[in-house]
Formats: sequence, structure tokens, C-alpha cells
Amino acid sequence: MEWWVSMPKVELHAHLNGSIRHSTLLELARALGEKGVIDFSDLEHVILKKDRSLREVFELFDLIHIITTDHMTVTRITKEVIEDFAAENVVYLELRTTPKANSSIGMSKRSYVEAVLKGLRAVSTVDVDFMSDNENSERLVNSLGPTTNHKYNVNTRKRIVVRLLLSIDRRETTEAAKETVSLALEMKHLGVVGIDLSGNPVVGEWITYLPALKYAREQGLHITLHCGEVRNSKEIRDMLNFLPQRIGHAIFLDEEDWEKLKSYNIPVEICLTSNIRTLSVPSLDVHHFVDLYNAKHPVVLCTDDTGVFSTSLSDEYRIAASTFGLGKKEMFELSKNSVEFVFADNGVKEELRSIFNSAAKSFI
Ligand SMILES: CC(C)=CCNc1ncnc2c1ncn2[C@@H]1O[C@H](COP(=O)(O)O)[C@@H](O)[C@H]1O
Ligand SMILES: [Zn+2]
Repeated sequence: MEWWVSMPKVELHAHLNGSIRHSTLLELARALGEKGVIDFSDLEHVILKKDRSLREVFELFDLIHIITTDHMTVTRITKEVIEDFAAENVVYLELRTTPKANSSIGMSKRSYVEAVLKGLRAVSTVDVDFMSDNENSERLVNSLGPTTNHKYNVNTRKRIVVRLLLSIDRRETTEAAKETVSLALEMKHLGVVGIDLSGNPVVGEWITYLPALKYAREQGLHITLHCGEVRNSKEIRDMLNFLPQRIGHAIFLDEEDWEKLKSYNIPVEICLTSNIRTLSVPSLDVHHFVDLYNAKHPVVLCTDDTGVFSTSLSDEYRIAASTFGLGKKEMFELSKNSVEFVFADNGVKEELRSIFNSAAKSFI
């Protein structure tokens, strides 16, 4: 097995609906096509297309949501996404998703997140460490029980810790954003560790989400923001001044923003393939990963949307290694350092550190 697959990895930026398996998306789209709800032949080429503009990406998301947003499907895709990450030796997954309400099918933001949680518990092919209501918010593992001293062995049954971030979509109102934050607070004991701000970056304004984000932070939720996906220096500055615990992308930052980002030491979730596929960065050799990495700024390699951008976290590690001339040892250090930026509690961090320590001899 190649080292980028066998290496333990931490995924901190993965959107549930963007990480849907191609085969599942096609299967569900075909079924809806047969029922006459959508025109499958029109959609097939959209689903299979590789490079997409920003507008096309968000059109695809709207389409995916038509196909996936019922309770059963949300549970199914959650289960599959966790299985897929675990299969490539992701040992900690912070999965983010936007709670959606749709009264015509009896879906509320709460029932949407409950369907996601059901997906976590439904995984049977790997062990999933999640938070449970039943045991006074204790950590449970869906088969063998929790272990604090887990040894990493690529050949034994896989084990993955999963925590959730609830996303605020930039199309939402202040009220809807606050509803998501309230839900996250109510579900903290079930493994919701923070809030993400995402959605089409040319839609909406920072001031709309700020009250909800402030409230989230006051109440102890961690916050990560999609920042600098398009040129918008005022918003980028406001976001950095908010001091989020992490940001995603950080593409269109000017000199002053770079200085700010570095002096505030805000970790950056780097999504190489996503940035290339959406034409946000012209080519990998000019990607800002290089500058941040050389400056020893905290960076974490992530996928964004494995389904939409046809990638995997292993692929992102392979691509970074070959493009930037980094060896297995450097990539292991990068992966290991990601543990310090997870939003889960210290107990989880300790366990992850011990996993990486036990794996170190194979990669260094
Ligand atoms: C075109 C471009 C710059 C893409 C970069 N990538 C992204 N930028 C902003 N929001 C995103 C991105 N990928 C996924 N999302 C958000 O995540 C949602 C899909 O996952 P979910 O429904 O929250 O489970 C999308 O509808 C969108 O709101
Ligand atoms: Zn994203």
C-alpha cells in the first residue's frame, strides 16, 4: 500500500453533500429520473464533468440537494462518507453539513442533523467513535468500546473518530443562522463541536452572519470560516479580525491580510484540488500552500468535497508531496500537526497523538 494511503490522516474540511460517492449520486439521480422528478440524461454530464466554474459548482450543489435531502438519504450518505474516509486511514473526521428545513417532507434543521447522527451510528464496517446521548454524553464506539490507548495498525479493523460542524449557508438570514447555532449548542453533547460559514462566496454579507457567529463563540463553539474564496478585501479583513479558530482556503488575501493571518497564527485548511478545479488558483506551483508551509504557518491538508472534485485525502497528500517536493517524513509531520487544530476535546487530541506516535516508526 502506498504511504499516502496507509498514513494516518486528519480531515478537518469536508462537506457532507460534497463528499457523496459518485456511484450513489448517479444511482439516486437515475431513480429520480425514472420517477420523472428530474431529467437524468441532462444531469449525467453535469455530475460527471470535471472542471467547474464557481457558478457551476453551486448549481451542482443545488442539484445534489434535490437528490439527497430526505432523512433516509442523509443517513445513507453520512454512513458512506464515514466509511470512505476510514477506508483511506483517516483517523479523525470533522464532517460539516448545512442543516436544512423542508416542511413538505417534514424535515426541520433538527431532524436533518438527527438523520446525520443516525448515519454515524449506522456504520458497521469500521469502528466509529462518536458522542452518545445514552451514556451521559460519553464517547462510544459502535463496536469494541472506547479505547484511550489506541495503537495504529493499518491491517487491523479501522477506527475513526467523528465530530460534526454545522454550516451556515451564506444565503441564510441572521435568524436562520442563529437557529443553526442554537441547534449546535443543543447538540454539543452529541458531538457537534463547531460552526462553519460556507456557501456561494459572492452571495450575502458578513454583517448578516456576525451576530450568530458571535453568539456561537460566546457559548463555547469553535468557528471556522470560508475566507478569501473570491476577492473581497473588506470581508477578508472583517473575518480575520473576528479571530476564528481556523479558516478555509485563504486564497485572495492581499499583503496586509497575509501579515495579519500570520501574526494571528490562524490555521488554514488547504484544499488543493478544490482550488484548482474551481480555477481559484491557476496552478499548483503558485499555490499559497508553499508560502505558508515555508513560513511554518499552521496548515492542514483537506479535501473540501471528495465527490464533487473527485479526490480523496490520500490524493491530496500525494499531490502535495509530489508538487512541493516533500518526502514521506515531512508529510507525516504535516498530518500529525493537524491534530493540534481539531475542535474536539483534549481526550480526543491525546488519543490522536498516541495514534500518530505509534505510527511514527513506519513513516519517519
Ligand atoms: C466554487 C468554489 C469556490 C468552491 C469551494 N468550495 C466551497 N466553497 C463554499 N461552500 C462550499 C464549498 N463546498 C461546499 N460548500 C457548501 O457545502 C454545501 C454542501 O454540503 P452540505 O449540504 O452542507 O452537506 C454546499 O451547498 C455549500 O454551501
Ligand atoms: Zn469548503
